[in-house]
Amino acid sequence: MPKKLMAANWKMFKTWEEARQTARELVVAVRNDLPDDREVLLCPPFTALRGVSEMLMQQEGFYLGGQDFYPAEQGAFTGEINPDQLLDAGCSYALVGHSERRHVLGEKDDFLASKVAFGLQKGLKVILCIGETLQERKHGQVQEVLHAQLEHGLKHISTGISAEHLAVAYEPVWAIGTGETAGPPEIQEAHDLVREKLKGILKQGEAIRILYGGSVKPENTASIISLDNVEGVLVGGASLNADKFSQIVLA
Ligand SMILES: O=C[C@H](O)COP(=O)(O)O
Repeated sequence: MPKKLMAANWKMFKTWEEARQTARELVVAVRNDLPDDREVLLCPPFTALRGVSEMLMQQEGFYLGGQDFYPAEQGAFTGEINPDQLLDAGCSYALVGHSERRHVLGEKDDFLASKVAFGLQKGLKVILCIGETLQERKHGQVQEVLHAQLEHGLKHISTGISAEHLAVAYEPVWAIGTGETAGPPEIQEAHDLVREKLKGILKQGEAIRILYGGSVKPENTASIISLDNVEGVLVGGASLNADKFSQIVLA
């Protein structure tokens, strides 16, 4: 059984010192009680990666991730960061295709597919984020959207990729930062769809971790994490507070 991945995405929140403080509090709150079958991932803003990395050093079960990267070795890409720079800052993971990258920054499937392939090639573990909008859900397009995002996002990678290098985060766009959580039946249905598609695309599709994200809170984590085909959570708002996120990690 893969370990459950309890991931925090701090988005564009926290200064260097605030991020270090939250990471420090979290480690203290969780380290003695972290079950063997769980891992913690923190994705702070780029400016805080190195500082948070120092807080996580030698803490078993804690990992650092980038929220994004540009799929090139180096070059004239003002404002961007590459996988080697993330690795250099202590990251082992990176998010790709978060809904805010897709819907606010306008990133398209082809570009995201390049990121997935390039990040993996450079040695990062990649978490590909997918999810339907409210309008797509209302039009009965959940399966179509999720399958298309997986097909496009994974089209450049080897079908024989080993399961620990890739994870998928299902994040219904309508549940992100809204307080609206998808209910267990909706989460179950979507995760089952994702699992079936992954099994069709990848040899180890059965073993790829699928995380749920969208208004995860201490009160709803246990019911979400216990569902079939849910191997972790990706938490935004509630992960900014060490006390709340430690309750989520240990739920
Ligand atoms: O990456 C995290 C997701 O966007 C969920 O954010 P949220 O927990 O604030 O809804």
